[in-house]
Amino acid sequence: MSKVFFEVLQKEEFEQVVYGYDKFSGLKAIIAIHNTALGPAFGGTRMYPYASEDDAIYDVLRLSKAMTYKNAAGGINFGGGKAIIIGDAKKDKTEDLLRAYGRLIEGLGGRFIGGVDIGTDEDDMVIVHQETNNCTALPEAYGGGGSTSMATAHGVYNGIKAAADEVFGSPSLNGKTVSIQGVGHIGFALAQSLKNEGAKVIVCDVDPTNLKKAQDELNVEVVSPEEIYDQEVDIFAPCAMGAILNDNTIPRLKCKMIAGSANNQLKDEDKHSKMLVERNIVFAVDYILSVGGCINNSHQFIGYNRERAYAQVAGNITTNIRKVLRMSQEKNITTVEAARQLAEQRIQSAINRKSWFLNK
Ligand SMILES: NC(=O)c1ccc[n+]([C@@H]2O[C@H](COP(=O)([O-])OP(=O)(O)OC[C@H]3O[C@@H](n4cnc5c(N)ncnc54)[C@H](O)[C@@H]3O)[C@@H](O)[C@H]2O)c1
Repeated sequence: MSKVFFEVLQKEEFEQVVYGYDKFSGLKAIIAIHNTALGPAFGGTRMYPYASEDDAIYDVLRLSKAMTYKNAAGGINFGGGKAIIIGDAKKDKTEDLLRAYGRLIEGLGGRFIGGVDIGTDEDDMVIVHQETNNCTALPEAYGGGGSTSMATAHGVYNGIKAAADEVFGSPSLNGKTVSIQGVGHIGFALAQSLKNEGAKVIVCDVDPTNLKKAQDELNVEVVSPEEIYDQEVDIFAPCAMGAILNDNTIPRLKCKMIAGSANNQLKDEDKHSKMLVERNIVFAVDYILSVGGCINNSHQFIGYNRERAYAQVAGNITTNIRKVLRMSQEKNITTVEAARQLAEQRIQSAINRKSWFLNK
């Protein structure tokens, strides 16, 4: 088992994986640190009742590596990491458990900074913070960046405008038609910004409450979750689940651009990014657009100021999506490959800076 596990760590170049157990609170947590070339590993805390330990370790490794690329491409000085807590957030989350998790982070001496993800929220971080300063996503009243989702939505909207400028020749979304899959925290905020700008918005959701809210408050057009793929639109914004761009859905798409917040939208990065190119559909890479929450949270460590943080969210994402789309054109590579190169260049620059210093 251990030999096999080290092979996995070696192949994907993980630095460290830490298991934490606390008898008193029942905490079972895993923290994976993928890469710290740019700074401390920075990633959310997912609390989920994984069916098996294998499922949990698979998820935390996959997610922590993705954070390395997301933070690097996003232009912040943090590496990639992720934490999972095995358990049902509705039943098993207690103050003792969160504090034990905080002590686990504290024991890593600053190599990992934990934020929120599925199953954890800003209020949980207030409790974690009682044990460690190495946590983020605190409410603004506690010196943190407040709602991670709102910052993410701000970045996605600005990223879509920059991508529209590259693809359609204007950042204006007035008169454009945009379909949104999922009107939860981000999809709703995005729909609101788009409607305010004069776009036509078509939405779907599997949750009737969220759908009704969007319909009542934003006057958007509604289609069924299955019909969302068939809409003739300028932009399709996936803001719900991963792996929704696949062999079955891509041939149905009638959009010119895909730009949304959902993580890992392509089922198979290589194959499905090429399928989109063949259909002249521009893929505005998900993690380039959805890094706003991380950028916003990083401002906690320099003294949080919302105006400055939101300006950096919009600025970095605008610059990076333009870079990715142009690099893809100039080098004749997919946008996914361009985003990967952008992230790897930043990581390599950090490594070069350190070796220059050491070699002096
Ligand atoms: N919240 C953040 O800061 C953040 C950051 C980066 C990426 N993301 C990703 O963005 C996406 C949206 O995040 P969120 O915070 O708005 O989540 P959310 O849970 O608030 O909203 C997701 C919405 O999608 C709906 N949905 C689920 N399955 C669906 C389906 N098959 N068809 C249509 N709708 C469906 C849900 O009912 C819900 O209304 C997620 O993939 C998330 O991982 C979020």
